[in-house]
Amino acid sequence: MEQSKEEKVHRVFENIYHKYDKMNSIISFRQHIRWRKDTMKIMNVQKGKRALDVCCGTGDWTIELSKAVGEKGEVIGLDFSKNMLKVGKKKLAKEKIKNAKLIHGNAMELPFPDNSFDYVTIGFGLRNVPDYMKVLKEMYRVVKPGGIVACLDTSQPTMFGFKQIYQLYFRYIMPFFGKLFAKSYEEYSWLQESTFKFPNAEKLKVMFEEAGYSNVTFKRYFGGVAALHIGYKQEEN
Ligand SMILES: C[S@@+](CC[C@H](N)C(=O)[O-])C[C@H]1O[C@@H](n2cnc3c(N)ncnc32)[C@H](O)[C@@H]1O
Repeated sequence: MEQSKEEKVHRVFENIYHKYDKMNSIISFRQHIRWRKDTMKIMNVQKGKRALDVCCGTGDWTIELSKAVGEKGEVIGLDFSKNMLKVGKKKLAKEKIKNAKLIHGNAMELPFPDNSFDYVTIGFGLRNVPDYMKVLKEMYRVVKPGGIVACLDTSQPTMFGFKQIYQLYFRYIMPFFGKLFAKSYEEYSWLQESTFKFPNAEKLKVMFEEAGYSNVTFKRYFGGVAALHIGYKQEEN
């Protein structure tokens, strides 16, 4: 029987958890760290606030958020891979982070009441879920009026020439990295498949608007290899 997208993604992350951080840095040439830093600057996260990091994986963005909200704030990281969470929990303990916790859950049905968080983030997670719109709506539901939702993910490069090089890199070089470093060719070919299927930055902006967000903006990184989308939930009058 054919596996669903959700089952496949779950299996991929349950298998690569121990190499994920290393592979992430190699594949993106450590650019993901710069993109997240820039995103945090744009979000201007305030002390004492509540944040949710959806598809938190091994917790890098959760940790950044926990530092930004300070000890009076609170951060929850949510992921459906127990193995990815296990790595994240070790990192939180190592950094003695007290204001964040990592929980097991599904992005498709966030286990929180409406209007619970000031900030909701999703990093390299949206392209992995079975229904992008459902998750965009779930994040919209749980963010407070006036709150911010930020999505950082791979995107479709727009620069001519660069686009072709990128496709070659993805098709031939990146899976080779996966095989070489993680012995998991199949798992890393998922990254290629999910990236090519993911909507381009303009289309994703429209999807944010259709999910209900206001003032949606996006910023491309590295010739459009990745993009940050930010949307707001309008304050009630
Ligand atoms: C590429 S990793 C990104 C992890 C982290 N946000 C980062 O930036 O490094 C994608 C994560 O999404 C999680 N994920 C995928 N689909 C999910 C779902 N439906 N619900 C919860 N987590 C999911 C995977 O388990 C994995 O940890």
